[in-house]
Amino acid sequence: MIMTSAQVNIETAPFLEIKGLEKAYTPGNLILKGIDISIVESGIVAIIGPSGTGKSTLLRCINRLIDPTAGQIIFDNMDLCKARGQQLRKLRRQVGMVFQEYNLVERLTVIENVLTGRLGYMSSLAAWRRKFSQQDINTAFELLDAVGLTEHAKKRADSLSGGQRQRVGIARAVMQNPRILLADEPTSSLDPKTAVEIMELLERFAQQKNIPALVNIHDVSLASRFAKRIIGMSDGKIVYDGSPDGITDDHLKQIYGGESWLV
Ligand SMILES: Nc1ncnc2c1ncn2[C@@H]1O[C@H](COP(=O)(O)OP(=O)(O)OP(=O)(O)O)[C@@H](O)[C@H]1O
Repeated sequence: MIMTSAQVNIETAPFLEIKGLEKAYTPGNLILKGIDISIVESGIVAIIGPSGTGKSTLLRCINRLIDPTAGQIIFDNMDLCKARGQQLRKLRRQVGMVFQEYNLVERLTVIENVLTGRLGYMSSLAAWRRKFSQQDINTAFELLDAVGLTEHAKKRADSLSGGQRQRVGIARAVMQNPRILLADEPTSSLDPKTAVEIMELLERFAQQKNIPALVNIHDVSLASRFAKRIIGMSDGKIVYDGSPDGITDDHLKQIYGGESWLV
């Protein structure tokens, strides 16, 4: 049962509409058990829930790193679940992904990592030769400046700290000029101060670009601080969908189970 519903302005076409989404990695063992989400707002939407409840699976279905078992994911007027080949490539380049462990190419420089965000827009040959346009190079430097890493542009990615790497990961995702950002536990490997800075950065880009950012996050207080909307998942289903202010201890008990951890 969904305990609260986010207000949806039906006159605004959703950025993303997920209907009846199911995912089973092995036949008969549903991990996602019928997910319905309509994202009409820009800014951060936080997805919370216990380990193993399917949060990463949900994001991986949206960017089609994995194939959903059933349901629809309507994005840019197309069903991502049905997209194949060139069509899928076009849709995926509009979905910027930020990973917990950054997923940078460690041996490449910081600026080269940011530029890889453009690969989906280039011909295979140009991508293979890493032949980026001057405009892309300018944009990459602007983004590096925006994330505060200009002086690190020519350093190898593996020489950066975790927080700096995540900034590169975000700049790379924004380099795609995405219509939505997905972030899978982007702060879990970071200290609390750096985690806040990363959330600030995601929020800033989401607002500037007027796009939503779906963020899987374990830290409920961080989620409440930055998200306009919180989606609480439990056992592969949505059990809360509403404003951070509306979350009560009862909701948290329903999402995470038990109560001994609540202080
Ligand atoms: N590739 C896979 N093959 C089989 N089962 C998988 C695969 N990936 C995830 N699972 C299972 O799906 C369930 C949901 O995993 P998922 O990573 O989506 O959860 P999560 O809510 O993101 O957890 P966490 O917060 O710990 O990252 C888990 O039981 C997990 O073992």
